[in-house]
Amino acid sequence: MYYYEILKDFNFSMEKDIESAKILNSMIKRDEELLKEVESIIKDRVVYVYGAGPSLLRHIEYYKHPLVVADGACKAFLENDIIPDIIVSDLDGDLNALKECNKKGSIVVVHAHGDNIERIKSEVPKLKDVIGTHQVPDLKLENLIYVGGFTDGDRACYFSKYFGAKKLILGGMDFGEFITKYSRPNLKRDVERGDEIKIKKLRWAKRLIELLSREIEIEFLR
Ligand SMILES: Nc1ncnc2c1ncn2[C@@H]1O[C@H](COP(=O)(O)OP(=O)(O)OP(=O)(O)O)[C@@H](O)[C@H]1O
Ligand SMILES: Nc1nc2c(c(=O)[nH]1)N=C(CO)CN2
Ligand SMILES: [Mg+2]
Repeated sequence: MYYYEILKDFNFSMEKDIESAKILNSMIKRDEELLKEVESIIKDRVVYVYGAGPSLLRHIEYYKHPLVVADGACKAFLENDIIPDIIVSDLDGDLNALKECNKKGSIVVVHAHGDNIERIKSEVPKLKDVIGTHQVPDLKLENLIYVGGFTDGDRACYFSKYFGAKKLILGGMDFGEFITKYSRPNLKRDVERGDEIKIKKLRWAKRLIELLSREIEIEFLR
């Protein structure tokens, strides 16, 4: 299972991932109606999933609903007056954009991991329509779901597959070595080379989407 490989590769702590998941689990209630709504948005549909790579702005014009967006990529949509149906986030992107989209109707899928515990504690109470995810495969918690995946972008794809998408069309999913201010709000330029950890995360994202493409048709916008 790739999770254990990721733990080793990044030296993450499974104990911290579990601690974070338990904290999020204690802060939200499993919302059956919201889960049904997500299913009705995604099931048997061609789902557009966007990441925050350099091609994001070029790809925005091709978007259709249902629209699932990774974290800070929601800011680019908001700037174009487009409200994503669903935002998949570990709460490390532009929180103002995420909160505004949430107020205007985006469902937020908040991911618990060992390095976002403080963000979960401070930001989840400010959100409505939250679905919680965690990343420890064998962990069962009543208020969270496990969909697989790792980074916000590939997890958005796994989330869509989990809820029965027929096909995925991906925008802003460049992977590679370059990142944008939608991914890192404090960049000086619009696009810069990511640090080694970010580049390694993007390699995992690419690998996990390749793995998922064995189970569901995935097309990349060009
Ligand atoms: N070149 C790219 N730069 C940034 N994000 C990309 C790129 N290509 C694909 N993506 C996807 O867009 C998502 C944007 O989300 P975000 O920048 O918040 O990352 P993240 O998963 O939270 O990782 P990190 O912990 O490094 O912030 C990434 O998770 C990634 O899967
Ligand atoms: N423990 C831990 N887990 C993660 C991390 C991270 O930095 N630490 N980053 C992720 C990217 O969205 C996903 N999962
Ligand atoms: Mg993020």
